[in-house]
Amino acid sequence: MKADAQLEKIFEAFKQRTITRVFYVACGGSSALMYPSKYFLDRESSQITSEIFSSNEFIHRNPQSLNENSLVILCSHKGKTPETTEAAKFAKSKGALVVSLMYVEHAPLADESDFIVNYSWISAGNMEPMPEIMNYAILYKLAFGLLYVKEENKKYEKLVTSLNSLSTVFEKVMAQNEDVINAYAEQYKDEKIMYTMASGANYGMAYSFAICILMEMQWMHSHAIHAGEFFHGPFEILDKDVPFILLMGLDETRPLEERALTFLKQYGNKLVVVDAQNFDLTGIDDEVKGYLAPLVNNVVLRMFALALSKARNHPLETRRYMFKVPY
Ligand SMILES: O=P(O)(O)OC[C@H]1O[C@](O)(CO)[C@@H](O)[C@@H]1O
Repeated sequence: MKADAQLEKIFEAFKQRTITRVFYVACGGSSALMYPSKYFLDRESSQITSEIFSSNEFIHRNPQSLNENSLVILCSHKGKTPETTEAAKFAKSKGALVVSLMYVEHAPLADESDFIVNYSWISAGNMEPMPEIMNYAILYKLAFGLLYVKEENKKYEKLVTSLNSLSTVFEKVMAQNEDVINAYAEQYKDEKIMYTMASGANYGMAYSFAICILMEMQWMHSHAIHAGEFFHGPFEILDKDVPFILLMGLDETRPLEERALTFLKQYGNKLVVVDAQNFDLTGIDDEVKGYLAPLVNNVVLRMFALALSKARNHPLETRRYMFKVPY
């Protein structure tokens, strides 16, 4: 498979360099997909730290720790988002190792990168035919591969085997949730606002659903709330008529999501809970379940996105500003 061959070359480059810090740099949905990988590095690495930056801020903030011992991982569907291409150029000028993900073969971002990986991609709402080579899977392979090379972390093989089981897991999750998701779409189609909430490895998916699906693709008001932060301001907005989507994962931060669930049930009423614990995850190794749970929860979110768009008669492709006006 092409992506795997590209990854092998990158792992060789990891061996040749000292890497002390990983910078994840992207915009919007591509950025959101990097959160689970940062969660993995935070949990598992004793020597390598990681940060997530929105592309433009990365350049303007100009982190002083960005240098030849840095690995900068960027992602952009068509490799054409100007801020991300500029960020790659900036990272190279600082001597960092620059690895970029995109689903096209040639792109401006590729020209500014040391290595690229081509992922498989399908638009929101469609079944992902090869999840093991989607952008989120490649991001995980890079993070797990880095720790395999640098710290002899043994989870890489478990990750690869588990990713290869994902399409079967996804099919079962879709069959299990179809009816309930369609019912939720009918129930929530006239809402003006929907909040999303999660913690740990799942937070990126809540963020992506809020900004890319609800705001960008449905023009609904939304905000992604961290389950730990919920009790430090946002919970004052909760009432029986305020809709929340809560993602519940299998990682170490699940107690934060459980605490939020208890409160949401007590004072709220309009609640959609997507809980990885309810799904058949056969084929996913126990040691990586917490890391892969966000990907499974995301399948349910994508089903909800499509059902909602149909119920609201607002196709997911509709835009008024993005790629249409100067910005
Ligand atoms: O750089 P990318 O990944 O091509 O992103 C382009 C756009 O796609 C989205 O990720 C989703 O539409 C936006 O958030 C972003 O502006």
